[in-house]
Amino acid sequence: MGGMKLHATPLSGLVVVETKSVNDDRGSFTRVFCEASLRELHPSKDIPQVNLSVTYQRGTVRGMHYQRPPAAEAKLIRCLRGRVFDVAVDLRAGSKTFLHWHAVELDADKPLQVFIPEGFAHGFQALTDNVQLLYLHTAPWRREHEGGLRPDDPALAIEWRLAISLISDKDRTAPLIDHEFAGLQP
Ligand SMILES: Cc1cn([C@H]2C[C@H](O)[C@@H](COP(=O)(O)OP(=O)(O)O[C@H]3O[C@H](C)C(=O)[C@H](O)[C@H]3O)O2)c(=O)[nH]c1=O
Repeated sequence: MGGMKLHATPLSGLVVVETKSVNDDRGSFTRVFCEASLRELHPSKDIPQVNLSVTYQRGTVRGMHYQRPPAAEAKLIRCLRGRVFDVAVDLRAGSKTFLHWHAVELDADKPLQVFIPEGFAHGFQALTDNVQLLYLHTAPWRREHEGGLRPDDPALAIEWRLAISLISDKDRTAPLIDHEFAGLQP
Protein backbone atom coordinates (compact mmCIF):
# COMPACT_ATOMS: atom_id res chain seq x y z
CA MET A 1 0.00 0.00 0.00
CA GLY A 2 2.48 2.58 -1.26
CA GLY A 3 4.92 1.94 1.55
CA MET A 4 2.04 1.91 4.05
CA LYS A 5 1.47 -0.99 6.43
CA LEU A 6 -2.07 -1.89 7.56
CA HIS A 7 -2.61 -3.15 11.08
CA ALA A 8 -5.94 -4.82 11.89
CA THR A 9 -7.69 -4.09 15.18
CA PRO A 10 -10.23 -6.13 17.17
CA LEU A 11 -13.00 -4.20 15.35
CA SER A 12 -13.28 -5.42 11.75
CA GLY A 13 -12.67 -2.67 9.22
CA LEU A 14 -11.01 -0.36 11.75
CA VAL A 15 -7.40 -0.22 10.59
CA VAL A 16 -4.25 1.45 11.86
CA VAL A 17 -2.26 2.73 8.86
CA GLU A 18 1.49 2.95 9.38
CA THR A 19 3.06 5.37 6.94
CA LYS A 20 6.69 5.57 5.92
CA SER A 21 8.64 8.81 6.02
CA VAL A 22 11.75 9.62 4.03
CA ASN A 23 14.06 11.59 6.27
CA ASP A 24 17.11 13.60 5.44
CA ASP A 25 18.99 16.53 6.91
CA ARG A 26 16.23 18.92 5.64
CA GLY A 27 13.46 17.05 7.50
CA SER A 28 10.99 14.41 6.34
CA PHE A 29 8.53 13.61 3.56
CA THR A 30 5.49 11.38 4.18
CA ARG A 31 2.79 10.12 1.87
CA VAL A 32 -0.40 10.51 3.94
CA PHE A 33 -2.81 9.20 1.33
CA CYS A 34 -3.00 7.99 -2.26
CA GLU A 35 -5.90 6.62 -4.29
CA ALA A 36 -4.31 3.16 -4.53
CA SER A 37 -3.93 3.04 -0.76
CA LEU A 38 -7.55 3.95 -0.10
CA ARG A 39 -8.71 1.30 -2.57
CA GLU A 40 -7.30 -1.38 -0.23
CA LEU A 41 -9.32 0.08 2.60
CA HIS A 42 -12.53 1.28 0.99
CA PRO A 43 -14.55 0.60 -2.20
CA SER A 44 -14.88 4.23 -3.21
CA LYS A 45 -11.71 6.16 -3.77
CA ASP A 46 -13.08 9.64 -3.50
CA ILE A 47 -12.14 12.08 -0.76
CA PRO A 48 -14.68 14.89 -1.20
CA GLN A 49 -13.79 16.62 2.06
CA VAL A 50 -10.71 17.22 4.20
CA ASN A 51 -11.04 18.80 7.64
CA LEU A 52 -8.55 20.19 10.15
CA SER A 53 -9.45 20.33 13.82
CA VAL A 54 -7.46 22.31 16.38
CA THR A 55 -7.98 21.67 20.09
CA TYR A 56 -6.33 24.06 22.56
CA GLN A 57 -6.61 22.33 25.89
CA ARG A 58 -5.22 18.97 27.10
CA GLY A 59 -8.07 16.75 28.32
CA THR A 60 -10.65 18.11 25.87
CA VAL A 61 -12.87 15.48 24.24
CA ARG A 62 -14.56 15.90 20.87
CA GLY A 63 -17.14 13.24 19.94
CA MET A 64 -18.68 10.71 19.73
CA HIS A 65 -19.88 11.59 16.24
CA TYR A 66 -21.12 9.66 13.23
CA GLN A 67 -23.10 10.27 10.06
CA ARG A 68 -26.19 8.22 9.22
CA PRO A 69 -26.82 6.83 5.75
CA PRO A 70 -27.10 8.18 3.07
CA ALA A 71 -24.29 10.44 4.36
CA ALA A 72 -22.34 7.66 6.08
CA GLU A 73 -18.62 8.30 5.82
CA ALA A 74 -15.33 6.61 6.38
CA LYS A 75 -12.47 8.77 7.57
CA LEU A 76 -8.70 8.63 7.57
CA ILE A 77 -7.25 10.60 10.48
CA ARG A 78 -3.71 11.75 11.21
CA CYS A 79 -2.43 13.82 14.11
CA LEU A 80 -0.42 16.78 12.85
CA ARG A 81 0.46 18.30 16.23
CA GLY A 82 0.59 16.90 19.76
CA ARG A 83 -0.91 13.58 20.83
CA VAL A 84 -4.48 12.28 21.04
CA PHE A 85 -6.29 9.24 22.41
CA ASP A 86 -8.40 8.41 19.38
CA VAL A 87 -11.51 6.25 19.91
CA ALA A 88 -13.78 4.49 17.44
CA VAL A 89 -17.03 2.74 18.49
CA ASP A 90 -18.63 0.01 16.40
CA LEU A 91 -22.26 1.04 15.80
CA ARG A 92 -22.90 -1.40 12.94
CA ALA A 93 -26.27 -3.09 13.51
CA GLY A 94 -25.68 -6.82 13.90
CA SER A 95 -21.90 -6.52 14.33
CA LYS A 96 -20.28 -9.08 16.63
CA THR A 97 -18.48 -6.12 18.23
CA PHE A 98 -21.53 -3.82 18.41
CA LEU A 99 -20.88 -0.98 20.90
CA HIS A 100 -17.33 -2.14 21.46
CA TRP A 101 -14.69 0.60 21.32
CA HIS A 102 -11.05 0.59 20.36
CA ALA A 103 -8.49 3.34 20.95
CA VAL A 104 -5.28 4.26 19.16
CA GLU A 105 -2.82 6.86 20.39
CA LEU A 106 -2.03 9.18 17.47
CA ASP A 107 1.11 11.28 17.81
CA ALA A 108 2.35 13.92 15.37
CA ASP A 109 5.83 12.49 15.83
CA LYS A 110 4.80 8.91 15.06
CA PRO A 111 3.87 7.47 11.63
CA LEU A 112 0.41 6.16 12.56
CA GLN A 113 -2.99 7.11 11.13
CA VAL A 114 -6.35 5.48 11.73
CA PHE A 115 -8.92 4.46 9.13
CA ILE A 116 -12.47 4.41 10.51
CA PRO A 117 -15.09 2.81 8.26
CA GLU A 118 -18.75 3.77 7.97
CA GLY A 119 -20.89 2.63 10.86
CA PHE A 120 -18.53 3.84 13.56
CA ALA A 121 -18.73 6.76 15.95
CA HIS A 122 -15.48 8.67 16.38
CA GLY A 123 -14.08 10.84 19.12
CA PHE A 124 -10.76 11.75 20.66
CA GLN A 125 -9.19 13.24 23.75
CA ALA A 126 -6.30 15.71 23.49
CA LEU A 127 -3.38 14.35 25.50
CA THR A 128 -1.41 17.55 25.02
CA ASP A 129 -2.35 21.21 24.52
CA ASN A 130 -2.74 22.49 20.95
CA VAL A 131 -3.40 19.25 19.09
CA GLN A 132 -4.24 19.31 15.40
CA LEU A 133 -5.99 16.51 13.55
CA LEU A 134 -6.31 16.11 9.79
CA TYR A 135 -9.39 14.24 8.56
CA LEU A 136 -9.91 12.81 5.06
CA HIS A 137 -13.59 11.97 4.54
CA THR A 138 -15.13 9.65 1.92
CA ALA A 139 -18.41 11.62 2.04
CA PRO A 140 -19.24 15.28 2.56
CA TRP A 141 -20.58 16.35 5.95
CA ARG A 142 -24.35 16.61 6.24
CA ARG A 143 -25.54 18.25 9.46
CA GLU A 144 -29.00 16.73 9.02
CA HIS A 145 -27.51 13.23 8.99
CA GLU A 146 -25.14 13.72 11.90
CA GLY A 147 -25.60 11.72 15.08
CA GLY A 148 -23.78 11.77 18.39
CA LEU A 149 -23.34 9.75 21.56
CA ARG A 150 -22.12 10.86 24.98
CA PRO A 151 -18.37 10.24 25.41
CA ASP A 152 -19.13 9.30 29.04
CA ASP A 153 -22.03 6.97 28.21
CA PRO A 154 -21.90 4.06 30.69
CA ALA A 155 -23.10 1.78 27.89
CA LEU A 156 -19.76 2.44 26.13
CA ALA A 157 -17.57 2.75 29.24
CA ILE A 158 -14.77 4.41 27.27
CA GLU A 159 -11.68 4.56 29.47
CA TRP A 160 -10.48 8.08 28.62
CA ARG A 161 -6.83 8.58 29.57
CA LEU A 162 -7.42 11.88 31.40
CA ALA A 163 -10.29 13.52 33.23
CA ILE A 164 -12.42 15.26 30.56
CA SER A 165 -11.46 18.94 30.88
CA LEU A 166 -13.66 20.46 28.17
CA ILE A 167 -16.53 19.26 25.98
CA SER A 168 -19.05 21.00 23.74
CA ASP A 169 -22.66 21.47 24.86
CA LYS A 170 -23.66 19.38 21.87
CA ASP A 171 -21.54 16.45 23.06
CA ARG A 172 -22.47 16.90 26.73
CA THR A 173 -26.18 16.70 25.86
CA ALA A 174 -25.98 13.90 23.30
CA PRO A 175 -28.48 11.05 23.89
CA LEU A 176 -27.52 8.10 26.11
CA ILE A 177 -27.74 4.65 24.54
CA ASP A 178 -30.93 2.90 25.59
CA HIS A 179 -32.45 -0.50 24.84
CA GLU A 180 -34.01 0.89 21.64
CA PHE A 181 -30.66 1.94 20.15
CA ALA A 182 -30.34 -0.41 17.19
CA GLY A 183 -27.15 1.02 15.70
CA LEU A 184 -26.56 1.96 12.09
CA GLN A 185 -27.75 0.02 9.05
CA PRO A 186 -25.13 -0.38 6.30
C1 LIG B 1 -17.78 18.00 10.98
C2 LIG B 1 -18.09 19.36 10.43
C3 LIG B 1 -18.53 20.39 11.23
N1 LIG B 1 -18.81 21.60 10.66
C4 LIG B 1 -19.23 22.70 11.52
C5 LIG B 1 -20.33 22.38 12.51
C6 LIG B 1 -20.00 23.27 13.67
O1 LIG B 1 -20.52 24.56 13.44
C7 LIG B 1 -18.48 23.39 13.63
C8 LIG B 1 -17.79 22.48 14.62
O2 LIG B 1 -18.40 21.20 14.48
P1 LIG B 1 -18.28 20.17 15.65
O3 LIG B 1 -18.53 20.87 16.96
O4 LIG B 1 -19.14 18.98 15.30
O5 LIG B 1 -16.74 19.78 15.57
P2 LIG B 1 -16.11 18.51 16.29
O6 LIG B 1 -16.69 18.33 17.65
O7 LIG B 1 -14.64 18.65 16.15
O8 LIG B 1 -16.60 17.29 15.40
C9 LIG B 1 -15.70 16.57 14.57
O9 LIG B 1 -14.91 15.79 15.41
C10 LIG B 1 -15.38 14.47 15.62
C11 LIG B 1 -14.49 13.80 16.63
C12 LIG B 1 -15.44 13.78 14.30
O10 LIG B 1 -15.02 12.64 14.11
C13 LIG B 1 -16.08 14.50 13.20
O11 LIG B 1 -15.22 14.54 12.08
C14 LIG B 1 -16.52 15.86 13.52
O12 LIG B 1 -17.84 15.68 13.99
O13 LIG B 1 -18.10 23.02 12.30
C15 LIG B 1 -18.66 21.85 9.33
O14 LIG B 1 -18.91 22.98 8.86
N2 LIG B 1 -18.22 20.85 8.52
C16 LIG B 1 -17.93 19.61 9.00
O15 LIG B 1 -17.54 18.73 8.22
